[in-house]
Amino acid sequence: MSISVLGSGAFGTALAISLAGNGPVTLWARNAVKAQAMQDSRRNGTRLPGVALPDNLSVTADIAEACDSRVLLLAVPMQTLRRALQEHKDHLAGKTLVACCKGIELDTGLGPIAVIQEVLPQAAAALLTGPSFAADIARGLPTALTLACGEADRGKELQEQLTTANLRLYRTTDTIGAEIGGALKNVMAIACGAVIGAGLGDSARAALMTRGYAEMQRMALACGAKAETLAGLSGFGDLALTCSSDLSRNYRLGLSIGRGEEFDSSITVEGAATARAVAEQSRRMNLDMPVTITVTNLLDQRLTIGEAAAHLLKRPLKEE
Ligand SMILES: NC(=O)C1=CN([C@@H]2O[C@H](COP(=O)(O)OP(=O)(O)OC[C@H]3O[C@@H](n4cnc5c(N)ncnc54)[C@H](O)[C@@H]3O)[C@@H](O)[C@H]2O)C=CC1
Ligand SMILES: O=C(CO)COP(=O)(O)O
Repeated sequence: MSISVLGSGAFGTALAISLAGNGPVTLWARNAVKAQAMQDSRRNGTRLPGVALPDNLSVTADIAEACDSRVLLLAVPMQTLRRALQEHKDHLAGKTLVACCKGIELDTGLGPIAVIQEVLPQAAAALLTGPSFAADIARGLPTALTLACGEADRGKELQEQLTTANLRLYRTTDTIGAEIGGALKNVMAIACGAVIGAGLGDSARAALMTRGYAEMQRMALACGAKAETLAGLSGFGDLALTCSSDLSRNYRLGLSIGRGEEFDSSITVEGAATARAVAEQSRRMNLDMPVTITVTNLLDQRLTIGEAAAHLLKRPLKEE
């Protein structure tokens, strides 16, 4: 059974390379010139330099050709997912759509599965998430991910189809937990990067990861998710990776905030919009999310890193 990946950024290309080990894969790029260049050079030089595209991976800008497959992986940034779905609605109707993005939509507070269900109620929706850098996957390094699908049988089928020689998939039906874990770990990574960038130390980072994890759980449980999901790859696993590696763009944005440096705004950093969306949601739901709120204050330059740290330390003392 053929598989297509829509979105030829770092993650889409890496997933397509890994899946090509199972059989033919089509990678769709919205820009025809770039698609042709990738198809001819057998490289994605801008997003994934140094990795060759396997022979059975074909790159196209023809959406009809890409949507010939029944299973479509959507590897576009969270804030563009709705637009991508709307633009290609006719081709996507009735397909199995696996979102590969991590985040919460700024305007609606919805995660990727909910956005798919809103735009294309007839499509089957799933989410592929968990600790994985595109560069690692593309190089064939071992990776474990979570496949979240509300329909247990379809989830099982997808788990089998999308497992490859280097991608081991675990499945869950807790789509809300998987969405929230993957979205919020990016917010915590910005906070951790800021702490390290400002020289506040590894102990402060461990404190933020732990208290950030408590926020992830608080939000997830309030939305009906299971605590075990947050303890899995899509929550704790991805938090551990993203808060500790400067391969992470979210962590690197945090580092630049902590160091008082500029950051290239063309780089995909999902945690920034997600922090704002979740901060808004936490106010509506009356949930205590101090780390998330602090990240929005740093991003919008309402607090310096020193003020942010002092503010978090001075909060009323409480039980853990
Ligand atoms: N890069 C990584 O290591 C990983 C990324 N992810 C997630 O994958 C998602 C995508 O990230 P990357 O591929 O890294 O970003 P990227 O910046 O490398 O690529 C994004 C791609 O989406 C395309 N795109 C943007 N808007 C579009 C639209 N409306 N229609 C069609 N295509 C559109 C862009 O042209 C670009 O090719 C994010 O949510 C990210 O959190 C998840 C795990 C690992
Ligand atoms: O999601 C990722 C790792 O699991 C990639 O992290 P960044 O988007 O911060 O680069």
